Amino acid sequence: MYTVLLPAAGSGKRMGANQNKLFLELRDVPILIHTLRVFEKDSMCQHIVLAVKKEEQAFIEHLLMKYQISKVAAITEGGAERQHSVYACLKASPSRGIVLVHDAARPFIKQEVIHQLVETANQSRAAVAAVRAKDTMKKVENGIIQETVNRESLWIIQTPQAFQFELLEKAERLANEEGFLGTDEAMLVERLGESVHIVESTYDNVKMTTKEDLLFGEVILNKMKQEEQ
Ligand SMILES: Nc1ccn([C@@H]2O[C@H](COP(=O)(O)OP(=O)(O)OP(=O)(O)O)[C@@H](O)[C@H]2O)c(=O)n1
Ligand SMILES: C[C@](O)(CO)[C@H](O)COP(=O)(O)O
Repeated sequence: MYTVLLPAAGSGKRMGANQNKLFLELRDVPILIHTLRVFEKDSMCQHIVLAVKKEEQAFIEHLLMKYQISKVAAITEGGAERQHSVYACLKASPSRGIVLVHDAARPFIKQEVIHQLVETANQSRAAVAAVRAKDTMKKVENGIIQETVNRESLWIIQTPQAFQFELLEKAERLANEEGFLGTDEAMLVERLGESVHIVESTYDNVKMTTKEDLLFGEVILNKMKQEEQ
């Protein structure tokens, strides 16, 4: 069993919509609801904790009612940065054990990957979803290539990221006390000298970040619906 922490308090600046991008719809359903449905359907998911903007809480509660999402155990106020929103979720979590951090903006995560992450975190305390880099990777400074990096050791990191509760709590607390800001939770845990394990995920677990992602999102969702039939 696990609890999922869903940061949903972003601004969606790169999406360029006039609203939180999580309210944009794919096949007539808000992105946020697509993500919530994955965890609502997963019998291993015990609780969902959401971080939201204060001014959006009432609308989100309305969406939860409308789409019959029942596993949300706590809604807390998000922070200025994603990391702060995740920490707020952690503090509001009603349960310990294994916690999964997942971007509310990644609606296509597969249940098999979630379960593999939970199993790995149960054994090894920390595991993140990732895919292998498949393009040629180069380090560039001032527009000039410095070196070609061997991609055999490069992975593109996604969410979910699964941790034993106490480990993530310590990593978040120290990062916040020391003013360290990471772009994911694994970075905070790596700072403690802990091993973070990779679980191979899928390339379609894309984050809805820019407008083009909405086009990919529609295609991925159509394919998933066809496979379900
Ligand atoms: N202060 C923040 C920033 C982000 N997020 C959440 O973290 C996830 C991943 O963040 P990102 O894709 O960067 O979302 P935004 O911050 O909304 O986008 P942008 O950076 O383009 O403004 C999203 O579900 C977003 O809602 C959050 O809860 N609190
Ligand atoms: C956590 C994350 O989704 C892993 O890929 C990513 O680092 C979030 O970063 P962003 O700068 O908010 O897109």
